[in-house]
Amino acid sequence: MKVEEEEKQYFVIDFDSTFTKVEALDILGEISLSNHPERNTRLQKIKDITDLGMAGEMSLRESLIARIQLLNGNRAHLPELISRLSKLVSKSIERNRVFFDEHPEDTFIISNGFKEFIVPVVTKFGIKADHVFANDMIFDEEGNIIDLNRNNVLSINGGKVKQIEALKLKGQINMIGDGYTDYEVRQAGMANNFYAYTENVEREPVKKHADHIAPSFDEILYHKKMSGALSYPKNRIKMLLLESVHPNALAKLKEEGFSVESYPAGLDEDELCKKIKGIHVLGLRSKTQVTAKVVREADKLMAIGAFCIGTNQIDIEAALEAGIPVFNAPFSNTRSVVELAIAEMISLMRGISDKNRDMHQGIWSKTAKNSFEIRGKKLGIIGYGSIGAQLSVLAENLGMDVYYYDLVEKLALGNATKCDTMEELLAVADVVSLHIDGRPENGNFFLREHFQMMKNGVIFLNLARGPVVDILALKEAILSGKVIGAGVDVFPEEPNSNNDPFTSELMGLPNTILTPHIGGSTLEAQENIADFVPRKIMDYINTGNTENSVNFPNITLPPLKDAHRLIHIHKNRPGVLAKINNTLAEFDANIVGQYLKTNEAIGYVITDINKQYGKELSKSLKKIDHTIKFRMLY
Ligand SMILES: NC(=O)C1=CN([C@@H]2O[C@H](COP(=O)(O)OP(=O)(O)OC[C@H]3O[C@@H](n4cnc5c(N)ncnc54)[C@H](O)[C@@H]3O)[C@@H](O)[C@H]2O)C=CC1
Ligand SMILES: O=C(O)CCC(=O)C(=O)O
Repeated sequence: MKVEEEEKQYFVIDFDSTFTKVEALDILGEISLSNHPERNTRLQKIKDITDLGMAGEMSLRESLIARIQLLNGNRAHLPELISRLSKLVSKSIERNRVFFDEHPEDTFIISNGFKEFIVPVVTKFGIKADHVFANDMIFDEEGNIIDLNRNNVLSINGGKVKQIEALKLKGQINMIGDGYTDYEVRQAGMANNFYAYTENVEREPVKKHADHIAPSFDEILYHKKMSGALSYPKNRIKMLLLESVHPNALAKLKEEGFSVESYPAGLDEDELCKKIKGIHVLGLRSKTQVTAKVVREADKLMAIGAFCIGTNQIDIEAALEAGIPVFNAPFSNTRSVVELAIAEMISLMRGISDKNRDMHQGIWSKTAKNSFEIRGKKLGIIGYGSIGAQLSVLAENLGMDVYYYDLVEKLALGNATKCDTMEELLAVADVVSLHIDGRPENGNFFLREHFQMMKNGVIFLNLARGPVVDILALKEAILSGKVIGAGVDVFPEEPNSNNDPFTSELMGLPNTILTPHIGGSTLEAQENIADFVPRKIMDYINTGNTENSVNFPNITLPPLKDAHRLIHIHKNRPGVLAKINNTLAEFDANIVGQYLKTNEAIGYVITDINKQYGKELSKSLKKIDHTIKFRMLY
C-alpha cells in the first residue's frame, strides 16, 4: 500500500500563463478599464507589476493589492473575463482535455490568482473545484473589487509552499508553472519535480531552476511516460531553417509547438552533414545542396521543405529511398519571377542599366540608338511551365508575339505559337527567356551553338538556373553584339550568404543586368512561401498527408478521428502490405481505414486502427522486411 502511494503522480498546475496563455488580471484590466481615461498607462503598470512579482522583485501581496487598486474591477466584469479566459486556455492543455477528465483526483490548481475566475474555467476540464487553491476577492456593496482576503495563505510570499504542505499529498508532486512562486515549492522540498512551463512565456531565471523545461503539457506527459493527446511531443521535433526563410514560417512552426532554429546563410555539404544530426525537418532555399551524403548522415530526418520552386538542390531520389518526403512551393513566387523578366526585357530594350550608370557618372547620352519598344517583338520562351506560361500571358498583353518550346506537350495560351524544336524558336525570337527547371540533365543546356542560332541583336534572359547556360558562350555573344542585352539572375556559382563575395565572367559587360538570384525575392512571394511550405510540412507530420510532395506518392488523408494511425514507409517490394495486415491481425487490431500508394521506389501505407496498440505491435511492424520508416500518430 505504501509503495503504491509513493508512486502516485500529482500534477500541481499554475493558472496564469500556464493553464491559460495569459495573465488573467491583464485581461480583467482590458475589460474593466475599457473606457477609463488612463487605460493604457494603467494596463502597462499592471503588466509591469505582474513581471516584478513573477521575478520575485516585489512582495506578492503588495503586487496583488497594487493591481487591484489600478484595475477598477467589478463583479459585473467577471462573466466576460471567464468567457475570454476559457478561449485562452493553453493549446496543449486544451489538446489534453482527456487527461484532465481522467485524472480528477491527481490534478490541482494552485495559483496566486483568484478563485472567482479560475474555478469556472478549470472545472470545464473536469478539474474539481475543491482542488483549486487561489485567492478570494473582496467586493463592496456595489460589487467593486476592493481588496483580497488577507487571511488566504496564497496572498503572501511562500504561500504555495504552505498550501501544498497543508494538502499532505502522498506521492510524487509535479509542480508546473512559469514563475518564481512555482519554483519556490520545489526549492522548499514540497515538490519532487519542477517543470518550467514555457508554452506561453519563457523566464530565464525560472528555467534555470527547473528540473525539466516543458514547452507543452504533452512534453510533461511524455517525460512521465503517461499517455497524452500526442504520440510524440511537438517540441521534440527539431526543425532547421536555412537561407533566411521568411520569419512568418518560423513563427508558424513555433506557434504549432515545434523547436525551430534558423540561419540566414546556406550551409556547405560538410557543415550540413554535421548540423543535420538530430534534425527532423530541414528547410532551405535554392542554395544549400542536400546531397546523398547529407541524407545518409541525417539520422532523424522526416521531411525536407524547399522554400522555393526548384528542388534541383536536393537529391530527391536519395531522400525518397530514405523515406523522406520533399515539399516545395510550386506557385508562390511564379508571378514575382515573371514580373522581373518583364521588367528586364523592357529595361534591356532601352539600355536602362547602362544609361543609369552613365547618369550617375555625370554622362548625358540622350539617344534612340539600340532602343526599342517590346510591342510587336517576338518573345521565345524556353520551358513553358508555370513561369513560362504566366510570362506568355503577360507578355502577350504587352503586345509581344509569343513562341515557346518545351520538352513536353503544353497547351498554347492565348495566341502563343508552339515550336517543335529550339532551333525553330531561336530563328525567330527577338527576346529569348529561359524557364526550364534545374534537373541535372539541364546542366550546360544552352551552349555556344544555340547563341549562334539566334538572330543578331537579341535580348537574352536567364532567370532559371545558373548551370543551364554556358556562361563563357554568353559572354562571347554579348561582346560580339549577337546579344545586345542580357538579364541574368542565376549563376553557376552563387555565394552562400550576403557576406560572401560574388564574382562572374559577366561582370562589367555592356547592357547586362546581373541580379543576386532575386527572381522570387519579393515580400509577397516570401510570405506566400512561408505560408504554403510550413502547412505542407505540418500536415505531413500531423496527419501523414503527402499531397504536393515532389518525390513521395501523393496521398490526401481524412483527419484522424478516434483511431490510431500507423504510417509505414517501405521499399516497393511485393508482399509488404500483406505482411503489415497479417501483423495487425496477429495483434487483433481492427482496421478502420487503409490507404496505399506506391511509386517505383517506395510504398506508402497508412492504416487507421481502432484499438490501443502496444509497443509490441509497433516493434513487429518495424521489423517487417523492407521497412524504411515507421511512425504512429494518435
Ligand atoms: N530566379 C529565381 O529566383 C527563380 C527561379 N526559378 C526557376 O525556374 C524554374 C521553372 O519554374 P516553373 O515554371 O515553376 O517550373 P515548371 O516545372 O512548371 O516548368 C518547367 C518547364 O520546363 C520544361 N523543361 C524542362 N527541361 C526542359 C528542356 N530541357 N527543354 C525544354 N523544356 C524543358 C518542363 O517540361 C516544364 O514545362 C524552376 O525550376 C527554378 O529552377 C523558379 C523560381 C524563382
Ligand atoms: O528565393 C530563392 O532563394 C530561390 C528561388 C528559386 O530559385 C526557386 O524558387 O526555385
